[in-house]
Amino acid sequence: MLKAVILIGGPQKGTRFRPLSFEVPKPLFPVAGVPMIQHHIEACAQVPGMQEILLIGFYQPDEPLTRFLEAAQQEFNLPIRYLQEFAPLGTGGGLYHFRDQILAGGPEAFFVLNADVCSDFPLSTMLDVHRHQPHPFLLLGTTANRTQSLNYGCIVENPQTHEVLHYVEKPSTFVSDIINCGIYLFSPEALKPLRDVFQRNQQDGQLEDSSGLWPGAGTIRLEQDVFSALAGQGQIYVHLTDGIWSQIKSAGSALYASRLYLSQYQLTHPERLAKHTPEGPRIRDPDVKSQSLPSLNQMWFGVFAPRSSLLLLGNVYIHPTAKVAPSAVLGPNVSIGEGVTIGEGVRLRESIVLHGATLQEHTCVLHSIVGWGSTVGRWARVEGTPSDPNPNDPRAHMDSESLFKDGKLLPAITILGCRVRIPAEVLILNSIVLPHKELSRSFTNQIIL
Ligand SMILES: Nc1nc2c(ncn2[C@@H]2O[C@H](COP(=O)(O)OP(=O)(O)O[C@H]3O[C@H](CO)[C@@H](O)[C@H](O)[C@@H]3O)[C@@H](O)[C@H]2O)c(=O)[nH]1
Repeated sequence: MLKAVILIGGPQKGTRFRPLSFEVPKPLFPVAGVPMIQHHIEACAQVPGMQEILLIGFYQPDEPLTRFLEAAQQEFNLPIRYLQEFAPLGTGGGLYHFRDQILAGGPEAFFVLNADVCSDFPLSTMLDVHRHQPHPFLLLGTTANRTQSLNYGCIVENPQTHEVLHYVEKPSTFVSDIINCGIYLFSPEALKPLRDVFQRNQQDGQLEDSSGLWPGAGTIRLEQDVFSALAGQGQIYVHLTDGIWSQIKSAGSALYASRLYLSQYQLTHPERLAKHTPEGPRIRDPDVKSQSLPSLNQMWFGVFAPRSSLLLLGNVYIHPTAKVAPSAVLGPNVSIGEGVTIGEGVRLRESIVLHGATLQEHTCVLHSIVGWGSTVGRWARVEGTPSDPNPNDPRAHMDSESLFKDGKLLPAITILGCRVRIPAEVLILNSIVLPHKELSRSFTNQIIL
């Protein structure tokens, strides 16, 4: 019997996700038409023997989260529960705090997944690896280029045995091109080292409490306190994947992740992809060359799907309740949410349009996210600049995307927060518009507060 834990964090994290995280908790932000963590849950539910999925975080359980959990339990016919930390306990503290719940029923092993990653989640393969040679910790790893590897946990492995010999979290100089994907398979023994860290922290915490410097004795950093400390002791192993993988830290990376998942739907959920019909709307075939998919993904599709199948469908998700005019042209990489209205002659590509938004006739929306209930007036153009990984580097990932460089706002995707109103015939370029703004003119390269 198996279980899975999804680390969903809490409200003060995810600041690079603003203004989108104002409306729903980041783990529920729709990526390729479904909440971000639904992709995790779907992958877990497919592993034979999965008994329970636990979400651990420090969000107050609000209505969207409760509704999501109820719907997911029904859809996947599995217990899916939210366990709330009393304070942010770090990536390992919640696992230790809720150890009794995790180990209840005696699981053979449990998966631990960071919520803010997009992946094809090769969980069954990880399970095979674990069953073949059980160890307390199995990490999923992928490769990154030298510069970008510094933004992740870096792993030095023994290439023959795949034992993790050395682990450094976000090093300041190059350590290894193998990075931690934030996807793990732990055996129940993995909780013992967490207990040791907890007890050590308790003692140190008692010493330091009086100075007020101690962040919280229950906090455990899985990466530094456990992986770095135990590397080279025969307890941690890595399984390398060349499947799709990306972090979802910012709105730009959510759009990129949406593209990866929409492409993956051709194999996993073809029914979720809109098909071009004579009655319209016109679903634009993705032009593989100009789409600049990173070669990692091209490799992946090369292995699993004939390239021709990429050309048949336009990688567009349309919620069944959305109203799309027949003359609209959509795709590639477009997700249209619940109750959205798309007018005649609209052109939409590389964009996410959220719940209840309206794009009036002949608007053009490119590389943008249109927030819940926003309206874009007719003939307006909303456009952003993609910050996709370098397509010529097979090991490239999204950059960590700070908004500013040398005091200047960097060109990035355009984001309209919720209930923004864009008038007719204006241009909104490379801008972030905060919720509830009613604009009256064009804007370029601005954050509109
Ligand atoms: N429950 C809970 N979850 C947390 C907490 N802090 C973070 N998380 C969750 O843990 C995951 C990791 O978050 P970060 O702490 O922001 O780490 P990171 O910068 O994303 O780096 C981690 O992930 C990378 C892969 O995406 C790894 O490369 C890296 O080594 C590390 O594990 C996210 O899903 C986040 O929501 C906490 O206090 N409590």
